[in-house]
Parts: sequence; structure tokens; C-alpha cells
Amino acid sequence: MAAIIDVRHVHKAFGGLKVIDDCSIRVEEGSITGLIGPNGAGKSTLFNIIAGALPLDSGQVLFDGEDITGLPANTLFHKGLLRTFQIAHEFSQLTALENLMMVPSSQAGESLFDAWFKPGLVRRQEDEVRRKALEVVDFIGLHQVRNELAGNLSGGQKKLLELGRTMMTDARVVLLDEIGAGVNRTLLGDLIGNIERLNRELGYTFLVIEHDMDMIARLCDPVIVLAQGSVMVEGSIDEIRNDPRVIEAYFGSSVA
Ligand SMILES: Nc1ncnc2c1ncn2[C@@H]1O[C@H](COP(=O)(O)OP(=O)(O)OP(=O)(O)O)[C@@H](O)[C@H]1O
Repeated sequence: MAAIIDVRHVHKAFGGLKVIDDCSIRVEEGSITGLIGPNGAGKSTLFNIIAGALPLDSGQVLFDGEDITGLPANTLFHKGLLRTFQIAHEFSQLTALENLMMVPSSQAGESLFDAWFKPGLVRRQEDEVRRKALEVVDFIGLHQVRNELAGNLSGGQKKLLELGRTMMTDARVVLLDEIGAGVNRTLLGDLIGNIERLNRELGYTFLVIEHDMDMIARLCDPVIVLAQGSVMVEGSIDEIRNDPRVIEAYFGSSVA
């Protein structure tokens, strides 16, 4: 399989602190790749660099063969590369369904010209967005609460909604940052099931930071272990679990 994300020799320092140090990773198209490592290993920083939220000092990031180094998050979002889940940032005063309908930014309804001169087009596009949003709430299992204000949803439901928002944009690669944090076991099962379905049925590629090793074991293959800003080892969960370097890295710090 081809690498859809190809990070080449990336360096990033904050002041004098080297956080990402000659780091190279490849994420294969269609995979659910895990990114783990001890606290402070640089996982979130690497995510921010890939997603265009943070400039790098040197190195290169390719997305589906295209050099995207330095492109802003907004541009990458429209190319289908997005980061989610650090915080579920729903619009609390809108319903779950409306939150989904807010996502596409190229709707004709946003253009004053179109709204005045092509009202039929605007209405058709709104109908299309609503139809898609209804499909998405069904897919993610939030049909029952589609008309609830998003602010009233549980933490896990908000994360399902966040996952649903990626479906409104026809994402290709989604970077998931600690989706499991604070979600009860039942909803966690729903979340994992939806990630697997998005991967299997819609061809999404995922790169997943997660502290819950059971979740990594269930979802991810391969798993990349980051330590001190570069790749320590990469392999299947069984390979990395039994790797003495990984055990060593984790014993000196809290388990990620
Ligand atoms: N904006 C910043 N300014 C200065 N230092 C930073 C900044 N962001 C991160 N760091 C430092 O970079 C290092 C790596 O942080 P990062 O959050 O990327 O690690 P992580 O692997 O995601 O850790 P965790 O598992 O604890 O979330 C840490 O020492 C952190 O304090």
C-alpha cells in the first residue's frame, strides 16, 4: 500500500527544547495506525505539524504524494486531512443535526450573490446537506438525539458527533487525539465500531494517539512508538508489546 501520510526528517524545537528530532513516519492508505509513546514524547506536537496547526523547523510532510509542508489547517481540511478530538468542540446552542449541517463551508447559501440570484440552487444545496446530515446521524447512532442541543449530549455522544462531522467533509485521513478519554465503555464501543466502519466502508485512513492500550490493541495495526521526538519502533501491537526498548521506555515514565 502507498503512504498517504509521509513525514520526512521533521525537526521541531520549542526554545532550546528539541521536541521532534529527525522524525520520519509513513501512514499507509487505508490503515488505522496507532501513535503511542511516553508522556512528552512529542505525539501531539507531531499531530499538530501534520495537520498544519504548527510550523516545523525543518523536514517535509507529504499527503498522498503532495508536499503539504507549511500549508495551513484550513487548506488541509479541504483536501481531506483533518485533526479532531483533542476537545469535542461542538456548537452547544445548535442541535446535533445542525452541528453536522454547519460543516461544509462551500455551500452556495454562504454566498450573498447566490442567495439573491440563485435561491433555487441554495435551497437544493441545503436540502442536500440536510439529507447527508441525516445519513450521518444514522451511521453514528445518534438518530434518537439528532434534535437535542449539542451542549446537552454526553461526552461520548459529543465525540461521536465530532466523528460524524468528519463525514460531512468527505475526509480521507483523520488524526484522532485521545478519543477514548472520558468516554464510558458503552459509547467507547460505539466509537470504536464507527471508526472501524469508516475505515472499512468509506476507506478512511486513521492515525490515532491513544493512552488506552486495549483500545490501541483493538483498533490499530501497525503501531508506531515515539520516544523523545523520534520513532523508537514500529510493528504490530504484539511486536511492540514484547520489545524490550518499549518496555524500558515505559517503565521510566507513566504508561501511555
Ligand atoms: N507550545 C509549546 N511550547 C513549549 N513546549 C511545548 C509546547 N508544546 C509542547 N511542548 C513540550 O514538548 C514536549 C512534547 O509535548 P507533546 O504534547 O507533543 O507530547 P505528547 O507525547 O503528546 O505527551 P502527552 O502524552 O503527555 O500528551 C513536552 O515536553 C511539552 O512540554
